[in-house]
Amino acid sequence: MDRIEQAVRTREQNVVTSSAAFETAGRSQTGAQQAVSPARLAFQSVGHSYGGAAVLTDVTLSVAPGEILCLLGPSGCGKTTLLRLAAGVEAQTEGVILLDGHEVAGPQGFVPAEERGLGLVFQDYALFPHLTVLDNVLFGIRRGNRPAAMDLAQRTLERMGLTRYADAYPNALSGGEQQRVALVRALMPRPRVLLMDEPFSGLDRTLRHHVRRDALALLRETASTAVVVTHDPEEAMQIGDRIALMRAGRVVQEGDPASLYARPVDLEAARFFSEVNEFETTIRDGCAMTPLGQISVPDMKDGAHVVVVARPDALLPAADGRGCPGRVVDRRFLGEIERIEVEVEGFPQLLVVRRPVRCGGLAGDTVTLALDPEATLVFPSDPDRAGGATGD
Ligand SMILES: Nc1ncnc2c1ncn2[C@@H]1O[C@H](COP(=O)(O)OP(=O)(O)OP(=O)(O)O)[C@@H](O)[C@H]1O
Repeated sequence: MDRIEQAVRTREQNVVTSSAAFETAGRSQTGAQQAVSPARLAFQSVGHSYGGAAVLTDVTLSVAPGEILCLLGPSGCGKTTLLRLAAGVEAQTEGVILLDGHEVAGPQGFVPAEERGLGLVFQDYALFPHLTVLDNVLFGIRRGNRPAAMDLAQRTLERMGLTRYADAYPNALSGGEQQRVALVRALMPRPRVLLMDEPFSGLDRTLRHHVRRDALALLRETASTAVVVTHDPEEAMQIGDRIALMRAGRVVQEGDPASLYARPVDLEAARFFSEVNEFETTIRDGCAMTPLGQISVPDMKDGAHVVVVARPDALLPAADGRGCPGRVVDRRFLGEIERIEVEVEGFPQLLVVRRPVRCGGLAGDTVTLALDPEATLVFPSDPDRAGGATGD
């Protein structure tokens, strides 16, 4: 199973296994606090500068009620800044931000953070150290029926496997447990939109997986609108209904995880989503030639310089005398898959192949590889000279 398929399956499982626990808890909240419907959040031509230096340019994005949008991109591309603008922590220098169609920041005025009805979750949990877990969770609910709020808090803690910590202080909890508490606390007042900044990045790999799965289930059960900042493409693919890929202050591509992975807008986007094999070549007779075979690109002009991009799972054992022989220089067992580095004569870079271990076909020190044309992308070498990627 390749990374995207794995990511999509995990997302589906999380939706399917979402229990009705929070809904049940939610029904008992009558009087605990006002139930607020998840909102639509929209950015229209938003720009932001610090001291005259632009960090966001012309960002237009929206998140539908109940949708989870991941802001994905490398460090410094402006993800946190966009989240801070949505939160109302600061005001953008250009454009408009709307909640359910009402301007909360823009030429018409500025609604302060505390009046936007948003929830926030950060990487560092930010729990109150002097309050118990239960009191931390109840903190955001200032008004209403205390017994009903208590009931909802206890049910939600139970839902997240935290019941035994209700009377403990945060310093007695592990990082993963603290992050679960932070999520419960943020969701208790039923925020109109939940904003999460790298919420899982402080956790180790296994813990991250579990907390992410539980967090996603809780977001689904509460039908929350959420914006999640991450620099990890795999994480974005697992949790996002949609992903906005950012670079240097701009959104360069947005869409559902499968289409972003399958049809990256440019070479840099392809590289961002996974390790890739790249072959620089020139179009001849509508084909891009590589050491592993030719790829038909009828929409590109002869003589155009291109880069053929093959993800590690697009290199396959060749059949029927096709393909190109290579020497295995490294082979790593990674659980369900293996990663193989192959040297091909006359080609300067090592090729990287990832294959499900049980598929076989590439045993031994010498292998013969071919390209899967369906999973191969072709980009102009110089993006100013021609159009975008093509799938075959
Ligand atoms: N208060 C500030 N004053 C000046 N520059 C800032 C300020 N906050 C952020 N920046 C700059 O704005 C740019 C975007 O920062 P931002 O934190 O939004 O990026 P990011 O994509 O969230 O990065 P990371 O993943 O590393 O957190 C960076 O170049 C950063 O140095």
